[in-house]
Amino acid sequence: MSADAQKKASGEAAALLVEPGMVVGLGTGSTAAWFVKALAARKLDVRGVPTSEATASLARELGIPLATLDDVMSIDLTVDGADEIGPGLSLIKGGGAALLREKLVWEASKRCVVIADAAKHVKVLGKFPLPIEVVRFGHPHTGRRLADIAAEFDLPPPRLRMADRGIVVTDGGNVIYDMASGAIAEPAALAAALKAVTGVVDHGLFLDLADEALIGTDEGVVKLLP
Ligand SMILES: O=C(CO)[C@H](O)[C@H](O)COP(=O)(O)O
Repeated sequence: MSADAQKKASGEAAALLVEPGMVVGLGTGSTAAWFVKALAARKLDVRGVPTSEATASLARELGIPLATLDDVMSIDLTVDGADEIGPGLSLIKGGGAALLREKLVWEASKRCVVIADAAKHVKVLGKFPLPIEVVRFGHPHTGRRLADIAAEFDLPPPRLRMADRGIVVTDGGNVIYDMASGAIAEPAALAAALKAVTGVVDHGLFLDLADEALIGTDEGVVKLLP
């Protein structure tokens, strides 16, 4: 089964968790897009809180009524993809540059379900470079502070994320530095060190946030708990 078919299966399985009347956090990325499509197909009376402009426009196109995070007191269920799923459902997210809105929506949610293809499930986090969202003002200085932190963790300096048209700018107007590592030995310590840097808005380590993972595999969708 292709990775895309596994993503689709996990998205469709997650859509079955949604009940009428729920406020649902809508993740970002290709796997989350399968969830949004499957949710729209169920035609339930729900409201979606999108984690990016891209997801908002997909949900709008498919007729899912939307709310912003400001409009709701809490979110019943959020379903979102990940770049890596490690031990205890620790995650790396932010490959799609949406980590800040994603984390805000996740933290406002009663239940968070991560969906992915089988290749995302890893023994140790870090093969996928860790995205760090940084305020644009003075970001080269913040980038140097991040390089100092990387050195403390024996990691190479993070790199500013670029696209064909120049620097990648997030929906919140910030930039992204990607910290390649190979393996993150102490995710909690790294998370705390990154958060302490002025100019860092947040990072893609989602620790103790996922309640459940639904992973598409060749043998079907497998449910994992932390
Ligand atoms: O964190 C994310 C966006 O910021 C995505 O969930 C992550 O990049 C996974 O994307 P995909 O489902 O396309 O593999």
